[in-house]
Amino acid sequence: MDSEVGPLRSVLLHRPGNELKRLTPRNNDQLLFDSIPWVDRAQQEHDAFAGVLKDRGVEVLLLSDLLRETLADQRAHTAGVHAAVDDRRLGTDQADSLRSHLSSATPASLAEVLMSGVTFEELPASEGASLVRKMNHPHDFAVDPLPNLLFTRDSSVWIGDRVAISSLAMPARRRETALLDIIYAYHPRFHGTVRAYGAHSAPVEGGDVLLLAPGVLAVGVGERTTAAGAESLARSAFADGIAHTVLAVPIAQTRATMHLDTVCTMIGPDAVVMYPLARDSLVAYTLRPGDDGALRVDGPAPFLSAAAEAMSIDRLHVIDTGLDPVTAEREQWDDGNNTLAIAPGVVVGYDRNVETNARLEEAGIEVLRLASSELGSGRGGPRCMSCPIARSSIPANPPMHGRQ
Ligand SMILES: NC(=O)NCCC[C@H](N)C(=O)O
Repeated sequence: MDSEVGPLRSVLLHRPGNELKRLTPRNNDQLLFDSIPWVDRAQQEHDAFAGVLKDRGVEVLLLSDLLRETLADQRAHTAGVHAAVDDRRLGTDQADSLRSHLSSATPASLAEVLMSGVTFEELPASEGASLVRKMNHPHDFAVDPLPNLLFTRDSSVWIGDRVAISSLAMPARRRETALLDIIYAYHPRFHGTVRAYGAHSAPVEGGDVLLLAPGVLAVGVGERTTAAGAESLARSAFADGIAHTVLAVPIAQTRATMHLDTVCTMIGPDAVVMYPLARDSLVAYTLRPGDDGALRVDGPAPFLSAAAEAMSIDRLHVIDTGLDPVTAEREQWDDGNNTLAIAPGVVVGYDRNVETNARLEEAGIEVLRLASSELGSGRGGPRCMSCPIARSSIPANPPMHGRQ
């Protein structure tokens, strides 16, 4: 896969499940949600998202299905048990007894534990002896839930024909890596898939990675992906021959702009929608392979011109959402710029971003609107909630959208 906008053929989503029912006003900040979602409604909204994609001929893979299927393989099951149990948190006695309990779990129940976590009171009563068990509150988690699995964009990213498993920055999300690792390693669907960025070293999150053009990546550097992460992703992508240029794009280290795709997403092969307040301030460092395995770093230069140069196009067009600063800030917060392109000039967006969507349509973009009362409470939009696995090549003469 080498673009953000080629006709989408296959995508990985996660239908929100019981892990969202773990959120309380006491833990939602730490678990990276801004409010407590109404889970049934979030599921309805997500089903509608999957429905919109299927109606357009996209194959939708659900992470929970893949995980259950994968855990039927004994090697995956063993890896799953290992991923669930944290010895440092549980201590040897509790960790050993949880491991032995989970070893005999069915693939479906192990998958449930891996996604939704488990509290001490949910553990079998016979495992009551350890100090750790006695000293934790019954509602404390022995295995943490992963409510941010919903945002499949961040935990793995396909570049060319390879998949990179992310190295997630926030403690609440780190265990997602293990689940994706197990799925890509053992699910028959992914047999033979080659990994990129194999070392999982410095933090890189998929929401920061944009495939601007074949061989050209933009990588946001901010709250999540670090400069070291961008550098090592570039080094590994150059070594694998899946990129020739990486633009490292500094973004503000705030929750509102936690990933580059909260500020800017592609809506055509040479057009983006961008948070208007970032348009003139966004810059990029250009990374290319240097001599003797070193990286050549140029810049910073204005993002739009650095991107156009790297993409070998005259200009990277920006849809002018032209919003007043307050509306722009409100709609950016609600992921107005976080569109998922399913073909050049066709995007999925949240319905609540009335002004941004209207401007996109005025620019000739088709906007497929999603209800978003509950899905947005984790602060992620359609791009965040999707991990494209396959796209067709961009048609030779895509419609001219978003030109100004
Ligand atoms: N690409 C994205 O911007 N993903 C949204 C992730 C939201 C999630 N609650 C998080 O804080 O990581």
